[in-house]
Amino acid sequence: MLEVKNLKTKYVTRLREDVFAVDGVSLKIEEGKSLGVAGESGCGKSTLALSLMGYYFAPLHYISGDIIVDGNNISGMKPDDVRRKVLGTEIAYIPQAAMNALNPTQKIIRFIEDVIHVHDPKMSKKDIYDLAKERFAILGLPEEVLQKHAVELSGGMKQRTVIAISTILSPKVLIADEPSSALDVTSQKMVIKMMRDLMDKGFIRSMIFITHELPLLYNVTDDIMVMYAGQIVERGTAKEMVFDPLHPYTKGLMGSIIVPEEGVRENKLIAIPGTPPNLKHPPKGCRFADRCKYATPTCMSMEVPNLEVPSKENDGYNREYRCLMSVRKIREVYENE
Ligand SMILES: Nc1ncnc2c1ncn2[C@@H]1O[C@H](COP(=O)(O)OP(=O)(O)OP(=O)(O)O)[C@@H](O)[C@H]1O
Repeated sequence: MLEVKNLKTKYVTRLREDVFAVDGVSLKIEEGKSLGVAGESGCGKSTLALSLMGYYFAPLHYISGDIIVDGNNISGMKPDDVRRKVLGTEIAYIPQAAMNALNPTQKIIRFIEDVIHVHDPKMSKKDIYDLAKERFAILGLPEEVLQKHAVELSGGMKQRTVIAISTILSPKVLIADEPSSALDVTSQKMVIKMMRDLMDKGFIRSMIFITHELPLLYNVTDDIMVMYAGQIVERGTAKEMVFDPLHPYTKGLMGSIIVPEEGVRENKLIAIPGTPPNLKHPPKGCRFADRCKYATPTCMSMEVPNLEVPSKENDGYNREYRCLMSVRKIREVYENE
């Protein structure tokens, strides 16, 4: 459904400095599958989400790589073509804090009309209303919401409404950036349930869920990918990533959350010392080396490739990790801690 090959994008600052925020990311999501993306603030998650849409405007710039949605390569398309032919139908994107960006003086149904009219300017208001009413009913949202203004909705309802608006055209891929953060626990659960419903009912065909909290993704997405300093450092099934992480950074992330998800509550809170590298001048060797207690001098100097190893949990599936230690060595050092 979505395949990304060696995607590189950067910001160019006002002082003309390059910030390499997405630096050689490759990933694949099959139809009907979901991928969680986790990592600390500043590791490039939001930039990856923006870059995946193929919609670039300053200061973000495309450098190289391919983004293939359902067989069509959208990288290199003109922004106007991306807006008309990709956004909303091929890929829908829900940015961070999207619910706060809704114009408070506009009725919800007007937003839906705007989204639909970009792709189908002739669709009548009555047909749009009927489509929205049916979709809202299936997703458990009250019909009255369509006639309300954003300002009249609670935070949780506003976020679910934003998700319903963004997916009204049944996109192939939904990318949601921190869709449940800033909400209370009950609203978080409703948002997560709604995203699962969208998949189960076929309104979206694959999903990318971005969060800084890795354990939140357990039970939510099929696979999890961890980013660090603009690169993927590990990818595996949700279960493997949470209970059998390979990369020392993934392991650190598992211990660094304040309120672990149910089922992974036994984690102790351990901060990862140090800070990520400056993405204007990323280090040559392993980008995590100066924060990694297992690092050797080779880690500092040698570029680390992404390695594939067979998954223990899933036959025929390969998990990936970016570390110079072998899987056997990793398990050995973790067991001896
Ligand atoms: N407009 C910008 N101009 C220059 N650099 C930027 C810009 N936006 C982000 N960056 C830099 O790009 C890198 C990646 O940022 P990004 O926002 O993608 O990270 P993130 O993982 O999504 O963080 P968060 O969880 O806080 O949203 C960081 O080093 C950040 O400082």
